[in-house]
Amino acid sequence: MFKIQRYDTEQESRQETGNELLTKINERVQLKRKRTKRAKIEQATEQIENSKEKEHEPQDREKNKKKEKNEQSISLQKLNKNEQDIKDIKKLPEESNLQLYLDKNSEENNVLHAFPEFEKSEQTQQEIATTKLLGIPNWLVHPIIIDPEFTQPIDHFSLGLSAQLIKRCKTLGIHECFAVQAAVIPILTRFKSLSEVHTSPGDICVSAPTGSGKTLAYVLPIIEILSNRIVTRLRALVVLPTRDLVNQVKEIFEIFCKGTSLKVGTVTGQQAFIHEQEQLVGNFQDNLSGGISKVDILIATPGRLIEHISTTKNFTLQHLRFLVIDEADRLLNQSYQDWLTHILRPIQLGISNQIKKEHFGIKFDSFETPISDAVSSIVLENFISVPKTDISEPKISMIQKLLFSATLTRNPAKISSLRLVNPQYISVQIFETNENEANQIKYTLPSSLKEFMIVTTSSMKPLVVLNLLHNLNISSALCFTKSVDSAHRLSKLIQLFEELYQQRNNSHSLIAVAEYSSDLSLEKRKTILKKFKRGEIKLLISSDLIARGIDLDLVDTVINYDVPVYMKKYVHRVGRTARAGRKGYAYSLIESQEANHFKDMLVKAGHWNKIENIKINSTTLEPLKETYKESLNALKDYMTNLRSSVAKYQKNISDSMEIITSQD
Ligand SMILES: Nc1ncnc2c1ncn2[C@@H]1O[C@H](COP(=O)(O)OP(=O)(O)OP(=O)(O)O)[C@@H](O)[C@H]1O
Repeated sequence: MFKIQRYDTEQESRQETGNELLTKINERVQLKRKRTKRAKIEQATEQIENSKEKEHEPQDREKNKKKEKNEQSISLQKLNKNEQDIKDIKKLPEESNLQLYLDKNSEENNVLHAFPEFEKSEQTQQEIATTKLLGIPNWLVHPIIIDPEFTQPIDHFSLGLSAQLIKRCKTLGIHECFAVQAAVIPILTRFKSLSEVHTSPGDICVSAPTGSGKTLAYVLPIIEILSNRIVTRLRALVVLPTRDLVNQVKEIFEIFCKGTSLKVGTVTGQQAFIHEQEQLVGNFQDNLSGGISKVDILIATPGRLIEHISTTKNFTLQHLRFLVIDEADRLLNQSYQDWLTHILRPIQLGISNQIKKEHFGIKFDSFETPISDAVSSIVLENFISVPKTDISEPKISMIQKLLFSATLTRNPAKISSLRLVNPQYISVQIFETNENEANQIKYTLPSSLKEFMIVTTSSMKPLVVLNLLHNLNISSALCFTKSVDSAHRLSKLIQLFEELYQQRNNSHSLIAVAEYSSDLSLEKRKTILKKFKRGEIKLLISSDLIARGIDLDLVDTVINYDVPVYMKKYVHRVGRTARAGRKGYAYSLIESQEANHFKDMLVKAGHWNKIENIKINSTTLEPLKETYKESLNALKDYMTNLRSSVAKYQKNISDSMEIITSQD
């Protein structure tokens, strides 16, 4: 049994040894490439400026509005029948992401259609020496850079998707591939057949902004390749850090698997272990040769997965074709004891001679031949002397490891623990035209995101949140606090405020608020999310439970009630809005003593100039103040009652314990 530790996400950034130096080198290399493109970007910007001027004509403005609405409606969430247009927040300034624009019809982008090829820039001797010294592999210094604006029609031949899957995508409202999908899918669909991989397919590390469509970048090619399989075996394993994310990704796989015979399973610890074993292998009593699987695709949290690897009879990874590590930086952050080694050990065939047959759940008879044919060719090749002919090719490991993150680590030690084979690094990021910025940028955030900071005091923060809720056209917001307790207090306070405010102003419709925390049962959390998706809850207050990966397409605003201490956390939190090209707004409430740190963090990340410092107009606060005072008093009463009922409950328990002990 393995000990499962809670994540310490605060540690994420501490361990990035040599990262800053690498970033500088990396960005210098990229800058060299970009210089040649600058002329084109400037030209494109000029075109946009021209068209922007034209936009002032009312007719064109109307057209643009329609176009934007069309773009917004292209979203997978239509499947969930949440066809809800995101309303513009009229009171906020329009964004100007013009410099990011690349003319989609330009010659250059036509060349990028099939698969992007980029010239490798030269490094100085000093850069080469430094990267070697840090142990940073060359491929990590030379990412393939894809412009976030780049798209590809879903039926483009380069993607290699079958007519059936294309049809399914179109039915679900997917007509174009986003940049990350256009880059990753062709690499994965290159080897169509499951049995005839004669050269290592090569591993992939992908860094792309939040909401840029990383999930479909692996879901579509995995389904494409596995739908040709004849026998069900475990061929794709997706590892994710939380149960909520496992459930989300499972739903997506199931939606796109419809019409195929592929089976998708999950192991998260949500259900009894025995129930999961039933789902996974069916027979976990007998020792079956070569193992067995009831699912083609398994989505798992790491803790539960390693329990199955070590405990569930007949569970085998020998047929694995894809190992996906989503939210890779968080998973690589050594949060679980050595989980990666437990997964990698059984699949490192041909690399280590220490591996034993037992690792694969394989039984051999006395003649050293496998009892059944359910043993992969790579296992046969490694453990049995299969007679070779001049046409037989050496079988090599077919496993392709795919790492995805919006904030991918570049820590060489973490990367090397993955034992990647012929890796490629794909980075979806913008071309910075400003030289200084290009030298600093570390994280790419969605270009449709507008970020604001409000410097305030701790006691004013709830009032600022209420002000945002009441005075902006927010339709759906996520608010992040530093702890579960803080989320609980804030949600109770806002609920009390809303009730009192409604009593005072009869016309006011109550703003529905809910808390989303790990203290709630999974069922309760599901219900809350459903209500939030339906728009029945307008503000969801949470600690960092839903800061990563969760895809709620109607969120138009993120509020950092307690400001995050690390940039990665900031990127993931604000990335819950402005997804799939939609507009989004992020507000960070900064207490004055936090201001310096916050500024430093953003400056280091080259992000300081992206965030606008705004002040709350005191006249907008005035109408809320009286009710706010009352709700603070009501909260005090609520907390006092809560404490006394907890004390009573504890006393009852200890009294009962005393009675039981005295009876003994
Ligand atoms: N090609 C596409 N066309 C339209 N919508 C898409 C497409 N690809 C993805 N989407 C939608 O974009 C949204 C974001 O996708 P996804 O959740 O995969 O982002 P992500 O990059 O994994 O984000 P994060 O880093 O926050 O986890 C989803 O609602 C998804 O349905």
